[in-house]
Amino acid sequence: MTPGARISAAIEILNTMADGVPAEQALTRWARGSRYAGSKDRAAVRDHVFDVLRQRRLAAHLGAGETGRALMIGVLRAQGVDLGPLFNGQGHAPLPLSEDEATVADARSDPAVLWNLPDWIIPLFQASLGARADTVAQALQSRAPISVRVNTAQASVANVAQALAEAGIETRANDLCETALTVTAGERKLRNSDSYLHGDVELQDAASQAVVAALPAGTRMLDYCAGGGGKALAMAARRDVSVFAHDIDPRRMIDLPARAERAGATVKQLETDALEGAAPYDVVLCDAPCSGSGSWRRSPEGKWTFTASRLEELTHIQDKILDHAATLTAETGALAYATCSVLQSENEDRAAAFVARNSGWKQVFSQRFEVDSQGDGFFTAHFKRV
Ligand SMILES: C[S@@+](CC[C@H](N)C(=O)[O-])C[C@H]1O[C@@H](n2cnc3c(N)ncnc32)[C@H](O)[C@@H]1O
Repeated sequence: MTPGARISAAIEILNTMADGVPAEQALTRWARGSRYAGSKDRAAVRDHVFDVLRQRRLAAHLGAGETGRALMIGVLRAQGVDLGPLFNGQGHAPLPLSEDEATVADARSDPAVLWNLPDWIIPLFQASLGARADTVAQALQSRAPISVRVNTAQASVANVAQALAEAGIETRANDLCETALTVTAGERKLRNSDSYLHGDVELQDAASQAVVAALPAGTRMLDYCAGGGGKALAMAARRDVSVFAHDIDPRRMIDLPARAERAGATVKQLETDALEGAAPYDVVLCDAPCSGSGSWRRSPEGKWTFTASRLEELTHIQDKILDHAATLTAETGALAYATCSVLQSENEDRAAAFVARNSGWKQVFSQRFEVDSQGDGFFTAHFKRV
């Protein structure tokens, strides 16, 4: 596909999304009907669509509209791209710009446009992040770094970095966590590399790795909200540990056995009604469901679909998860809470509410991770019995 044809495809997908179709579904639908598109084309089209989602308000402002075409014009303008050669009507390229479209909108002054966030969440960003709100809102508009976790149960970080380099995948050390390498080139080769296929590396955000690295030692560790099991696998790379994984929706853990086998790790999956029978656990991690606002670079659609009522609902779920997980934690054990949210109401407020409700517990640790070139926004807190 030509660069222009890729833009036409992105326009088509954005128009499908305007009818209420989620981004992933719209992308899949387009790919199924476009067998001529190779993997590089699909990746490029996806990048265009996700770039728009990260900067939707700015794109609508600079493109003077909300149609797929207006949004693509706007986002390319924001990127400083010369539109003439792309919008030339040749082959499958979009038609040339009309006179109106060729007129560039005024400077971007509205904070909502600059921050590319919905209006309702802006006061929450300001209250949660103070002077850092601007930096975080800006950081959420660019692509996320790609990081891998080195499975130190099988290989050293230096050896893996070298093996990846030999496979054409360049990496750099990541300050957030010793096991993390940030991929700087050749990321598309990762999933077919020997290092990946032999379980020496897993794709995992560096802050996500740091949350697990910060957990205290314990022989029996429970990942209470395991999802795909990335954190359970990171726990299982520790020496002399038994790792248990649970999720209210066990289908989320469907890939975990294959991932564990690749990593040479053992993770025992537990249904909810088996949690108590296997308790107590020395460490219980609650990587709770949340807004995902710290990872909106990766899932930018969330910015626009998240609502105040969902936030309220999530805070209740987060409280319930912590209260139940506390009952499963050993007398001298540690309870850990984590979110990939930047919002105070899902982070510090939940930790404070937990100790306020449970006088037998105290908070012993907390850490926030910024959304930056190292990793996603995360929060974690640890609790022990008084
Ligand atoms: C943030 S995700 C977990 C991500 C995962 N730990 C990882 O590192 O990839 C939150 C998970 O919590 C699960 N969940 C939601 N409500 C829950 C509950 N009440 N008890 C346990 N898990 C729950 C969701 O199904 C979801 O998979």
